[in-house]
Amino acid sequence: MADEPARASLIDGKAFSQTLVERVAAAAARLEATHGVKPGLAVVIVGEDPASQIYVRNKGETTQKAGMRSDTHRLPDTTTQEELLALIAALNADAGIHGILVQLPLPKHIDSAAVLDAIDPDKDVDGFHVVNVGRLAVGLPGMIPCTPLGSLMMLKDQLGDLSGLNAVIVGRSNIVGKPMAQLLLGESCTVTIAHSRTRDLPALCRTADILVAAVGRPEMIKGDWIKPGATVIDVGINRVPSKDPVKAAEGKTRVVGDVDFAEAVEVAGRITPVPGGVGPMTIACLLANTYTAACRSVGVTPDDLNS
Ligand SMILES: Nc1nc(=O)c2c([nH]1)NC[C@@H]1CN(c3ccc(C(=O)N[C@@H](CCC(=O)O)C(=O)O)cc3)C=[N+]21
Repeated sequence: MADEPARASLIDGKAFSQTLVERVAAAAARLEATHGVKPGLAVVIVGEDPASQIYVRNKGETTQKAGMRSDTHRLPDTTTQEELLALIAALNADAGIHGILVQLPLPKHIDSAAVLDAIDPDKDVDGFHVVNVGRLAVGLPGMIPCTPLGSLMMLKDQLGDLSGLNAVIVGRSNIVGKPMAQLLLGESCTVTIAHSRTRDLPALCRTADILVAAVGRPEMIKGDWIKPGATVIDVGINRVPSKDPVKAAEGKTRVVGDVDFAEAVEVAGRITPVPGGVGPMTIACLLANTYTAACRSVGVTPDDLNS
């Protein structure tokens, strides 16, 4: 009988995230018992984008499940920049709020950079403030963006020591690609960031022991771009028409990643599914960051959430 190449094992982000949320919940309960501080997260959403509304609801529900305070501020898309900045100033000054997340993207009439800049860096649980970007770059403690942090946790859980591995990150965004590169560099990987101008992207991807796909283009990364046995982290969450033409005509959608999963699973050693991979880890890390921010606000060293 001919040897079939083994199919990749799935990295179960959903199960991992549940474990992490339980650890955050236990740690938050200890913090409240010892210091009387209940971690509080404020999520601000401007406008009515249906996908954003779903994510915001998930964040709120998970936060409350973890025994933490969750406030959601839903603002109309007519909100002015001044009004949004005034809310952020109030949240910065609110001692019961340790984490502030302003859902992106913001309506076009609002300057996102100015809004992110207004968030107290110590409450910036997204890790998007330039102060946190700088802290990550120079290796100081700060807030680490949730999606790269969750991706790194899964990689370390799967592979252990990452040092010396070739990591290729496809996508150079401020929210995923660049901070992911910093984190993997910190783990002593050899890191390459690829983007739309990269020459011979498939050949570059084939050099990767760790391939992180964060471009936002449905199923762009094909099976023959992947080194056999590589670990693939698919950050993409793309809504595409349902496979069933009748359902597609009714406007039904399905969610796919940036990786062609059906092809990749035949080549990779390990791969995150979409849904059920990076997405749930992003939310779990948001809670972890909120807990960490609450600890630091009272000068307490956060408990290790890795065990
Ligand atoms: N300031 C800011 N911070 C964010 O972290 C942020 C943001 N803005 N804007 C929108 C994106 C999107 N995002 C997701 C988080 C979790 C899932 C998630 O849990 N997804 C599930 C379900 C996917 C589905 O079925 O739709 C999964 O992948 O299994 C998805 C998307 C955070 N974002």
